[in-house]
Amino acid sequence: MEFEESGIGEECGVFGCVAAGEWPTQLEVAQVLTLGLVALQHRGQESAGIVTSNGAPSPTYTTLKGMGLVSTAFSPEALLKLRYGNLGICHTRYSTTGISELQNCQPFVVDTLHGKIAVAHNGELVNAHALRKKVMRHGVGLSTCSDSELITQLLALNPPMEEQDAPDWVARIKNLMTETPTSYSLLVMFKDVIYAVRDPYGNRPLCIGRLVPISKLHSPGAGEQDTEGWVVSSESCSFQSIGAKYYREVLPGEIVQISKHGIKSLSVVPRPEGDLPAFCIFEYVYFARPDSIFEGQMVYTVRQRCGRQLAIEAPTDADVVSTVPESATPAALGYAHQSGLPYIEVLCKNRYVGRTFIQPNTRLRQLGVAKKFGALTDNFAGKRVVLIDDSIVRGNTISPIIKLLKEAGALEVHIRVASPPLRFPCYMGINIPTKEELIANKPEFQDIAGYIGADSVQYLTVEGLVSAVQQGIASHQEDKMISPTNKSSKRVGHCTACLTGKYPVELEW
Ligand SMILES: O=P(O)(O)OC[C@H]1O[C@H](OP(=O)(O)OP(=O)(O)O)[C@H](O)[C@@H]1O
Ligand SMILES: NC(=O)CC[C@H](N)C(=O)O
Ligand code: SF4
Ligand SMILES: [Mg+2]
Repeated sequence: MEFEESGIGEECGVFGCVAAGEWPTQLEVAQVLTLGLVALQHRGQESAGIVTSNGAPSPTYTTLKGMGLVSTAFSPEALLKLRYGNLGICHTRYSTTGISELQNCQPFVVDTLHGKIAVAHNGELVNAHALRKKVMRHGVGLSTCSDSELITQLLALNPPMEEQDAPDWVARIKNLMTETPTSYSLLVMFKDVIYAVRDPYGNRPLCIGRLVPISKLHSPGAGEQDTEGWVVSSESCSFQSIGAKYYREVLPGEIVQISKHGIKSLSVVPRPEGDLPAFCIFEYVYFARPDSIFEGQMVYTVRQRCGRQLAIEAPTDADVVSTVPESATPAALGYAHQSGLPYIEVLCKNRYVGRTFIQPNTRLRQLGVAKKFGALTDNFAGKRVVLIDDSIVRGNTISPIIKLLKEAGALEVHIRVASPPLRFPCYMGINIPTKEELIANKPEFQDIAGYIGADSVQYLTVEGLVSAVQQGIASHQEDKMISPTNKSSKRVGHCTACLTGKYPVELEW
């Protein structure tokens, strides 16, 4: 069986909810969790899991896990089992460590000396291999190959400092952070609270929202007393679908406690002296939903800015600008706006053809991209087209599209890419094809235009991308939090390792 592959793998989505006030409340936590997770579906489609707790001193945890999309992983009958939950966490997975099967599904739940914990993880531990051995040397048995199970077991271990009668979760989480620098955004549920944690580099996103009555959702007057619950999510796009107001981001290195009483920042673990944050720049380029907010700016706006920057760096003598739907559209609009050329659509995408479409025979294989895209011929026949894509990975998408457009009457097709060439693997939660598979590492890249059949090809520079991302970071949240008096300290930084080969931490291999 053959698979058609395009792009780079997604990641995972984590989501949590705690009902505010005295329990039980009117809030249907299980419904909020399910809808929140559906809104993060673009981050992983392999499997999904939900764990709820009634939050009692000896709590009952209810766990549901299944393969596939959220809509197929849980039946309505199964979801009913979650109805007594006052808080819960959930996860949608794109595997990076440990294969895609039920036993690697998250959240992981283990019993500890003090009771059960449930853990949901987005990211990939850069030192998973060594850490695995270390944990096993402590006599801990691991039942899967997942690095998220490893995190769960590390949290279950007693921290080096003595605990009194109750577990010291801040000490345990800090202990985890000293064992592994990145990459993780975590939700840890214990009894009646959720700990929201971001690694000190802030490599993966995590933000907090506040559930308010729908009637007050858009009114500025919804005060703390109106809070129906707290939610925490990989991306804020999920807040819109559950009626939550964006509250704030979890900062790099921060441990936030979320309970029925509200939000409490317990600690911010610093990075080694001189190290900048390393939020994944590809969240902006491609992964995240465009309506999500990172670092105080909407992803859509950043993509538009990348398109504008691209038009400055790589102008084109052409008639129209267009997009490779869907994720490149804001960049194409930005390019059109900056260049003054009209924006038109040249392709119609069938959104129901999965990215792993099975190609059972030669005829279908020869059809290639036509299974996924149809040409809107009337819009561009006889014209010179600038076509914007957000990224070229293997080149599987772009070359057949160029052929399609030319066969349908485009006079010229110029490719402009709203990110720099991808050359290096990612060890922080993203499945990037091997170096050899990346088109930018192939000998043919010397004449990429000829190779993919374009009239010209130009990419955004690394500097251009970084500046398009960073110029919109209005208030440097971490500065305010850590050093309110020293706002000039440079605390903005992004991981660009797949473009530059400069990883945020030293890798062990
Ligand atoms: O060079 P390739 O290996 O073909 O990968 C690059 C393409 O993959 C991604 O799109 P995707 O097909 O995931 O769809 P989307 O733009 O609708 O998200 C990306 O936006 C590029 O278009
Ligand atoms: N993409 C991710 O964030 C994956 C999380 C974890 N490494 C897993 O494979 O389950
Ligand atoms: S290497 Fe690339 S994909 Fe991986 S975290 Fe860094 S920017 Fe993101
Ligand atoms: Mg695309």
